Amino acid sequence: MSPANKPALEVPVIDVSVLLKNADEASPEDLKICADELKAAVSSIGVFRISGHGISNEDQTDASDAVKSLFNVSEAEKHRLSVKANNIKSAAVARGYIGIGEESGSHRVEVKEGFSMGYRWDAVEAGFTPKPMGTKTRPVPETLNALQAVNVWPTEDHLDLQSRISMDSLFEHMTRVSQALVRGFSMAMGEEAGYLTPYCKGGENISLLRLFHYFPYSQYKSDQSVDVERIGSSPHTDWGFLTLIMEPGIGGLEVFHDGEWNTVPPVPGTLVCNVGDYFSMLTNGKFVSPLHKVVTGDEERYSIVYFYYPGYNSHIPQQTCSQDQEVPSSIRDGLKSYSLVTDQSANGADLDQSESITLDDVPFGTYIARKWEQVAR
Ligand SMILES: O=C(O)CCC(=O)C(=O)O
Ligand SMILES: [Fe+2]
Repeated sequence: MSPANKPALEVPVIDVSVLLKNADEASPEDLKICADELKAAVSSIGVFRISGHGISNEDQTDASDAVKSLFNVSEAEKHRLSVKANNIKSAAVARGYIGIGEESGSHRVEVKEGFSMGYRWDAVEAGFTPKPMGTKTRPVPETLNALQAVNVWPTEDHLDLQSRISMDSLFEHMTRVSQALVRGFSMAMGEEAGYLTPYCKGGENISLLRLFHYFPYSQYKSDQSVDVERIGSSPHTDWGFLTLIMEPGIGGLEVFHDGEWNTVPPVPGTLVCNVGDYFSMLTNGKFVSPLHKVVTGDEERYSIVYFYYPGYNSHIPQQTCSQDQEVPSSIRDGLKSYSLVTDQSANGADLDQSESITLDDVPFGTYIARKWEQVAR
């Protein structure tokens, strides 16, 4: 899985526990140290590892076990929950099961199955009484926006309740970690710690947790006469704000840096974090949205990926550049390869044919909703 001929990227491990403390308990010096570390990481490779995230080893194990249980349900139950079989056209609101080859960011077949879930609206999950993380009431809005949907789950005959509770708790943990990171990133942008928080209000109820089960490539048999190219996850940049990845200690994630693909060596217990295109664009590319892919070859791999979004209607101001902060042309050129502004539909351009980018005068949710249209296959 980690080809010997590829260099291993030195990904910094950043302890973010200070960001998770109450404001009156966090020392300004420690906050500054953390923000400086975040700034150094996102201004160079755009990816780092998080320790001190507060997700216990036990909760991580429970989540990994739950993912395996979820992909172990019968084919009939997967079909019942299938995004494709249920004719859900927009992957933005897709909740449920995604089969092998049913989603791709390129012309390749991504040899993985997935499951997509989001925010848990209490009112519509009648019968699911346990409240994993607290007592908040979350009535479902009368009108859902283009990124909001109600979760679907295997029945209790197929998936034990504890697995479902573990996934819901993980979603909430990931949200808390992301909200803490937003404070750190605000400082890394040179603003007050609270700068980005109002823009992120409500972001958790459009954010997504996606579970993946990557198969050995040999498991995908093409029915076409010309064989297809296989991959775990196509080269792409993430479109949104920030992404958190919980992955097993077997590697598979690769990041393009300094003109070549690098492996990202596993560090058990940490989460990977990377900056998304939208956030990168706000900073005029000063925060790097890294090009990455998943290469699994002959290995089986599971991962849990949380896409954290700001509020649907947010329009976060793009940072202004003063003369001395002129964005270097190397960064400007890099912006052209954002997945957010390329067409990833089946007949669309691959990453190297992108058009110039602009931050249109549209709110965040509009960007993301139209992107999700392009990856369903
Ligand atoms: O599975 C992983 O480790 C990462 C997947 C990924 O990059 C994505 O879904 O955007
Ligand atoms: Fe990604």
